[in-house]
Amino acid sequence: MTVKIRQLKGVIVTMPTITDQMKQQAEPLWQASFNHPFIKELSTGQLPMEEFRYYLKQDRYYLQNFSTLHGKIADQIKDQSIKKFLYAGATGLNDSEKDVRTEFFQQLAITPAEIRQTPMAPNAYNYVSHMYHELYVGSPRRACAALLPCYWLYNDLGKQLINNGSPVKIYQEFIETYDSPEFTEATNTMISIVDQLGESAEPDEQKAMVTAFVRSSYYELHFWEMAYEEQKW
Ligand SMILES: Cc1ncc(C[n+]2csc(CCO)c2C)c(N)n1
Repeated sequence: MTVKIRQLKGVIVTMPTITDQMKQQAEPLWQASFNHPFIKELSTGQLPMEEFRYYLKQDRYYLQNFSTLHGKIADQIKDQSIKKFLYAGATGLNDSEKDVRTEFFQQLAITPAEIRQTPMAPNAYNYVSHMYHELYVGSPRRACAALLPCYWLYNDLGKQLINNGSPVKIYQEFIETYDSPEFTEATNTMISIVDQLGESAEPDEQKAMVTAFVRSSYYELHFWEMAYEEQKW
């Protein structure tokens, strides 16, 4: 990622941005996501459709809360352009995902009754709870850091997976969502928002932002595992 160059007393020093540090610390978790059987089999087409259906039903909960959180964070943020981006996220404006998901639910015949009978599973619940915790016990800055892996990891995954695609149509469509130019742009905006928020934060707050990011990366990895194992309470 980008490296900031600063001039201190005539000496040029390069400093990793906070998002560089985040990515570096979360690297093993990200690699584990890239190598997770859910992802590998999505790409080869061998992923059982039951696991993908499970993922979609749980991700529905995640996406709903993700929107809500964008709005709640935006309410507390002062910077007008960040506020605007987050409110757009809350209403699904930078979100091509919603329409795609509605189609997926139709294609896979996931009915309202089935949705009603599916409670939120432990990892989805923990992931969402972590993000609310970062906002209400932490700060809007930490909450933004907690949201970032969602954009960034999926964008990296999309860019990697698009090279080979998937022989299964719905898996191919899923991959394409995360490689689109609009989504890449939204990801880059979110990265610069977190860098901007990190720059004005105290060192302890910066550390807490990195922790929030790493924990979300942990929950991202376990989201695949949750679906692959059909995790239950
Ligand atoms: C567990 C989980 N993590 C990340 C995403 C991806 N995602 C969710 S909302 C959003 C922003 C705009 O669409 C993105 C990229 C997902 N679907 N599920």
